[in-house]
Amino acid sequence: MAHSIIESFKGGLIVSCQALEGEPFFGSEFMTRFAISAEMGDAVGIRANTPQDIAAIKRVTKLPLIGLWKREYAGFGVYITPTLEEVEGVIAAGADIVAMDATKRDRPDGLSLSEIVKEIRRKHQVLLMADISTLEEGLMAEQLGFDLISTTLSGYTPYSPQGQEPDFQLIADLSSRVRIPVLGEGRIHSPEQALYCLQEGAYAVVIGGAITRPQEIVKKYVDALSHFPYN
Ligand SMILES: CC(=O)N[C@H](C=O)[C@@H](O)[C@H](O)[C@H](O)COP(=O)(O)O
Repeated sequence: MAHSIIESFKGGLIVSCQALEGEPFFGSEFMTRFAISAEMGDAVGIRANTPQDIAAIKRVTKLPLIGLWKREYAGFGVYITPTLEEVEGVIAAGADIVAMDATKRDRPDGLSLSEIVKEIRRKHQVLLMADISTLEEGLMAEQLGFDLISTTLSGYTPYSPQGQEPDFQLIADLSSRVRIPVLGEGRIHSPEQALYCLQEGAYAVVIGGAITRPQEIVKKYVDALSHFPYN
């Protein structure tokens, strides 16, 4: 039977509240405001980056939180919760679910994904979310015992389709092949696209930039206006 947190996501919106250093809204004080706004708008969950933001958001909302920790290691493409050290940090900060890169790429600590999952399971009760970029990776994630899968990394590995739109095809393919919930995530920019993810089989959707990155929202309007004849 599905875990109650996962059940609470069904058909709902999870808001990814993230800003990297250099973005105008970088900092936990801003991320908590976005998380409170998400809760006021009836989102079912939050996705957040870094132990600081995770802990700060847990203090101000009751929503279940998917935590990750983006960290780059020279020479490796994997950056979403890449090693056990980041996994431990995310758990210690209070995340209900740990999201981690579950692509087939090499990892900085030399451990395989299977070894990392086994180690987490040995020490913790936490739920695990696989951020994947292809159908093959999603199928592998289910085999490895992840609790849910998200299409987060489609378009962000060199070997996945580099589209402008959400990867609806991957959502549909995965949803029909796995038994665990599949979340639609990445480049969802309208309510219609979010609904379409559910129609294609997604269990829930995760939206970031279209809600929490104002510079992206401004750009979208500016681009639309640029089609007017005198622009
Ligand atoms: C590829 C990657 O690093 N994605 C990150 C994952 O946590 C975030 O930067 C995204 O904002 C998140 O996936 C939501 O996607 P979008 O912002 O497109 O709605």
